[in-house]
Amino acid sequence: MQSSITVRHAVHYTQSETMTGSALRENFLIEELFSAGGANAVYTHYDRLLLIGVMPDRAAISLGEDMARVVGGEFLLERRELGLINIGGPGIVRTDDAVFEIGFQDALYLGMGTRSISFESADPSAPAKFYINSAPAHAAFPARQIRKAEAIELNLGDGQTSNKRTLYQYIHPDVVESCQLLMGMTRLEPGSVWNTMPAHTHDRRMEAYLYFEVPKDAFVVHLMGRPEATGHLIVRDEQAVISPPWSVHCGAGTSAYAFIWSMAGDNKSFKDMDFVPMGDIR
Ligand SMILES: O=C(O)C(=O)C[C@H](O)C(=O)CO
Ligand SMILES: [Zn+2]
Repeated sequence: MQSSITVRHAVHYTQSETMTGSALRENFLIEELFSAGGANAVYTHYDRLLLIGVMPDRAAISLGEDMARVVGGEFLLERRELGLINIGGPGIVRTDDAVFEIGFQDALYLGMGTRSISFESADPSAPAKFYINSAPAHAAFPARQIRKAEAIELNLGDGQTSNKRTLYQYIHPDVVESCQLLMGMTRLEPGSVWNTMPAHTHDRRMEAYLYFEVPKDAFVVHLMGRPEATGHLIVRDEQAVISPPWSVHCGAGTSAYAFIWSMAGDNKSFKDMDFVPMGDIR
């Protein structure tokens, strides 16, 4: 099984504003989360969010001792909670006392105290791709599967401004109880390419984006940085971006695409955003 665990340190914006493009990529872009039969994890010091891509083939994959070691616990969710969305074929998640069948674009929330977690693909020729986020927790909330139809659906943007999109809130206070994790998905309409416009920051929470369904040879130009000093990352299919609390997080693709956003930090108020006047973006 090919697996990796890497650590990303927090960066002050004064440092990020002196970085070359490749240094920005090293610090804020995750190029490979999904590898066949493996689990790849990135532990970021921004709100200690853990991003993991699990893609089982024939054998089940467990999040075992190596993950527990990274968080300094006896097991991964000893003092953490976890959310996931499957962006691949049908998959199965087994926990201490339950089995969840997770279809394409379905989500699962697992609470603090869940000891054993393993992942399988229902059909190894169409492997599941579990995109997982885990954050520190202070209370144990029950596990809950959230199918796409159960997520809150918001229709945003306009074709005239090339940002018509549908946003789905899966792990959100009106859907499922969590300690600090928020998680959802945004899908651009064909012909629309801009996400998250007007841009915003939220100094109270960090955010991560996993871009997917980016066609081969297409890419997303993801804008990051303070609004008055943005830089960019060229992002390909199934790559993730770590967005610090001080950073805008928005982008334009060379075609339509989808992405999973997740947040951890001081509040769970999705609407807590500091919008940036368009004229202030530099
Ligand atoms: O399309 C959007 O707008 C988003 O997906 C916004 C993100 O969810 C976000 O940045 C929430 O803070
Ligand atoms: Zn945001």
